[in-house]
Amino acid sequence: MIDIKQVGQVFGAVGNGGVRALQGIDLTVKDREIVTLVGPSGCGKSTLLRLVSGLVAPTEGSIFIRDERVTGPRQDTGIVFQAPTLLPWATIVENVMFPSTIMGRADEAARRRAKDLLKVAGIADFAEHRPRQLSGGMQQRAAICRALVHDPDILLMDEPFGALDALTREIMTIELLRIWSNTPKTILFVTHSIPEAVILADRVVVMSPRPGRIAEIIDVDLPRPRDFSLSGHPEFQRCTGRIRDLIFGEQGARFDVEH
Ligand SMILES: Nc1ncnc2c1ncn2[C@@H]1O[C@H](COP(=O)(O)OP(=O)(O)OP(=O)(O)O)[C@@H](O)[C@H]1O
Repeated sequence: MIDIKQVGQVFGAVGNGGVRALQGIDLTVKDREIVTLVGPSGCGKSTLLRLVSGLVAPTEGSIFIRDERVTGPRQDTGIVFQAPTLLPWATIVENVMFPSTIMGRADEAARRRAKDLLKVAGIADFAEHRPRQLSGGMQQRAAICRALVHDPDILLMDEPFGALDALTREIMTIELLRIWSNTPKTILFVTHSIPEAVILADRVVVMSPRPGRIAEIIDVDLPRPRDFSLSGHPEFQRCTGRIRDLIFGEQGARFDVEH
């Protein structure tokens, strides 16, 4: 579904205050696969996601979705950022419909789909509320509904649960897996949390910094459906242990990756 070929990204002029954020990234994500990206702060996870979204063009290499070169944002891709970034003056259902609105398809079918998604996300009772009337977790659920409203085949998620408290974060992770099992999508998911990366993923891509490269790709052989009770499972411990070795072994003592 997604083919990342020899992608590199340089911001500014190297050697003249510029930054090489990524180098030689090769990654293929299969249809309906969940791939998570972990690595120390600054290793280029968000940059890679933005390149796949088409919001930024790579300075080296190419990215293909369904064999078409990515040259800008695509209708078959939905994006969720760390902050919900909802329009404060619009109602929740209007916010969820926003992608359909900008695509000129804000019809009754889009409204119905938005309301159905709000139901799945457990916030249907808040459809006519403004964002400020919802908690952070509820706003983020609305942002996820917004990314799903045009039924994209690919979901790109940049630390979508990073600003939530630990309990809500676990609930949202399991919620995402439930949505995915109902309507499977190809998901590329950036996180700082090693347990979250493992519980979600078919494969975890561990990145190393300066410049950002793929250190290792770990296959997660855990049964689905999953929840955090699997954290005692030997496979879960093998995967989290290997990721910690890769990140902390190479990095010494500086990390903002959650154990
Ligand atoms: N628009 C930009 N202009 C200049 N440098 C940038 C830009 N975006 C990112 N960078 C640099 O590229 C590197 C990778 O940044 P990026 O945000 O992708 O890392 P990250 O792994 O997502 O970090 P974090 O985990 O802290 O969010 C960093 O050194 C950052 O300063």
